[in-house]
Amino acid sequence: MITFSGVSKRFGGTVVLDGLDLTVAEGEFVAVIGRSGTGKSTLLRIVAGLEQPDDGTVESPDEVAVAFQEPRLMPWLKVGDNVALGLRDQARAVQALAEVGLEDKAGAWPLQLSGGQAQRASLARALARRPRVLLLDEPFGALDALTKLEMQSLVGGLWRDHGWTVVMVTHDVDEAVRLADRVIVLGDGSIKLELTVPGRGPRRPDDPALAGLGQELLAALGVSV
Ligand SMILES: Nc1ncnc2c1ncn2[C@@H]1O[C@H](COP(=O)(O)OP(=O)(O)OP(=O)(O)O)[C@@H](O)[C@H]1O
Repeated sequence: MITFSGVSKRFGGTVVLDGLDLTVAEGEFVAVIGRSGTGKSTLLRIVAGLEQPDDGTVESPDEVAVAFQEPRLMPWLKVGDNVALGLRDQARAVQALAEVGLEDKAGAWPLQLSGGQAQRASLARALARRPRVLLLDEPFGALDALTKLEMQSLVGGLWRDHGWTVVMVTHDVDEAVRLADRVIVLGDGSIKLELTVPGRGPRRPDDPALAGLGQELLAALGVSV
């Protein structure tokens, strides 16, 4: 579904991606982790067509939707209108709000939503576009721990139902192994480590099989705990 072949990206004198090769299969959920500044968001922006690589080639479908850490809702539009913005078929917005459990908030203003609800609305806006690929850039980074677990279950369940291909950038090792089929650690412009997670997400957060994988990822990130 997504193929990066020898992709390099530089900003000024800084090499952010250095001949990166990556293939994401249709329906696969890939989590990308890495230290700050290792090019995770740049990778997502290239998939979304918001940045062009300096070298190499990228293949990805046109039907890509992105959800960011900040919900980025327009404060002057009601929640339903935010989700429906740019859509010809308004019924899709209603359906998407129902899928994220916000059917009763279509008439609310974004400022009347909690952080978790705003993130749900942002997700609804992405899924109303019926994407084939969903890109998530630290989508739950600003949420409290309990809301975060609920949102992970929601996104994992929607992923299963819709058969999306998902690429999610996260700093949270537990989140990566809970949701993804495969976790990629970025560093020095390329993939430092790639781990396949057994089973299918969303997994139970206390699944004992996940603890060892989390430790391995932390070690690859240079974190000693
Ligand atoms: N448009 C831009 N112009 C100049 N430099 C940029 C631009 N976008 C990113 N960079 C630089 O490229 C590097 C990688 O940025 P990127 O946001 O992809 O990293 P990241 O791994 O997502 O970081 P974080 O985990 O902190 O979000 C950083 O050094 C950043 O300053």
